[in-house]
Amino acid sequence: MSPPWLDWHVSDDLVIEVEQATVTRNRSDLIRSVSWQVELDERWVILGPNGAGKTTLLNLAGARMYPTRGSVTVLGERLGRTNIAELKPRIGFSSNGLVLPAEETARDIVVTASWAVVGRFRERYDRMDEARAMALLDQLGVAGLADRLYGTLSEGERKRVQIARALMTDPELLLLDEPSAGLDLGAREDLVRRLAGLAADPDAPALVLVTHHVEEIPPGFTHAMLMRDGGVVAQGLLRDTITAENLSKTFGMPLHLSTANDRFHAQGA
Ligand SMILES: Nc1ncnc2c1ncn2[C@@H]1O[C@H](COP(=O)(O)OP(=O)(O)OP(=O)(O)O)[C@@H](O)[C@H]1O
Repeated sequence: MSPPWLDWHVSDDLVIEVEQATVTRNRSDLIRSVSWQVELDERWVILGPNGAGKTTLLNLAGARMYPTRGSVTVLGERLGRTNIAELKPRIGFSSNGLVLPAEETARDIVVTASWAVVGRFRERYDRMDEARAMALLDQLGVAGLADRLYGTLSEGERKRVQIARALMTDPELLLLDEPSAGLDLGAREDLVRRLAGLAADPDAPALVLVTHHVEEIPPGFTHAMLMRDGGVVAQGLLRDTITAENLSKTFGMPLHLSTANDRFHAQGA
């Protein structure tokens, strides 16, 4: 039997620990008593219908919001008891809510992340930052657009620049809120392929992806959280969690689920 102090040992690999978290606004609960743990080598998808609480949970994990009740610990730092300004650069965050300057080049959009600023205003960047920004744009398949103004890029190209920006600080955790929203089929498939590449990279940070669609789950993702009405319907290993029964409960209608080539497809039963 292990000594009692071992039971208190928190895994060094634990990057997110949410315990019984509730977020309340205007007397209604956006999420209610949610508990969730993410380890360094895990790749999570959070899935659920509109208003389920997915973005709220992601905002907690991104240290962009505090729980009203319960506790949230990210990268070993308990929210409310830590310096958020020091924690935030350790977390890559990409969401549609992020407004980036249209008149900046794609390269500068990425490189400025290392200074936790939006906009390149008189800061000096060293060559290593520039080289890293270019390597990330290349990894996301948009190196050829480095000198284009962000405002002139297509939606799909912007998404990829946003993800490169989120990776610029070499985060220990990468949070992506609906990166495929608004993309056409080709751009979505390209993004899913690149996220699958990221998921397979042992040096990549822990990943959490929010989406409405099982079709957007990249191969290589390991875990899933299904949410509805601010609560958890199911969570755990992807293959155990993404089932027709769980999805039907989550979306409130009978659904049929199929898989092909490590991808899921759902339709009304
Ligand atoms: N500041 C707020 N005050 C009151 N209600 C809010 C506030 N912010 C969000 N909500 C509500 O909380 C619920 C959860 O919102 P959240 O954005 O987390 O859901 P979501 O699952 O990300 O939804 P979607 O898929 O539509 O983006 C929604 O019903 C939303 O209207």
